[in-house]
Order: sequence, then C-alpha cells, then structure tokens
Amino acid sequence: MSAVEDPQEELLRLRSSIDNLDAALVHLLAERFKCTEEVGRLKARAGFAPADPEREAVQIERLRRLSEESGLDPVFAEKFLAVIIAEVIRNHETFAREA
Ligand SMILES: C=C(O[C@@H]1C=C(C(=O)O)C=C[C@H]1O)C(=O)O
Repeated sequence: MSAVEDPQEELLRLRSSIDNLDAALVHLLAERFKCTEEVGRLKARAGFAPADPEREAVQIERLRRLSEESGLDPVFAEKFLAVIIAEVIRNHETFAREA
C-alpha cells in the first residue's frame, strides 16, 4: 500500500503539517504579544487608554475581508481576534496600574 493509500500514513503526514503550522502560530502570536507589550508600555507612559475600540473596529473589518478571501470562517476569525485583543487589553491595564 502506498503512503497515499494508507490512511495511517496519510494521517501522520497531515499531523506533521499541523504540528508545523501550530509552531508557526505560536511564534506569530509570541511576536504579536511582544509588539503589543511595547504598545501597552508606551500607552501607560503617555497616559493613553488601554483599549482603542475604533482601531479594533478597523481591524475586525479588515480581518473579515481577509478571512472571506482566504476561505476562513470570518465569524471564527473575529472570535479568535477578540480573545487575543481581550488578553492584550488586560495586559495594558496592568501596565497602566504599574505606571
Ligand atoms: C495594541 C493596541 O491596544 C489594544 C489592542 C489591540 C490589538 O491587540 O490589536 C488593538 C486595539 C487596542 O484595543 C493598540 O491600540 O494598537
């Protein structure tokens, strides 16, 4: 049985790609949180509010468009971004309290 015909082989091949993609996602998220930490510290120094709903509205609109173009469920993409942004704002509030 060839690798393509053997479901066990095919499952291993696909899971190997999933593991690579998960690693990429973790690295991308780590870089994003490094950037947002800098933003949070800058906002705390400058006395800016931790959250910026106008900026978030622009990001959500853009993400919805990108999701539709790339075949990702835009509702899921929006939920995913909301979880990330909520965590970022929590971090920014901590920086503001420490300032
Ligand atoms: C990072 C920022 O702070 C908050 C977090 C955002 C994000 O994670 O993308 C976007 C807007 C803000 O509510 C920012 O203002 O750019």
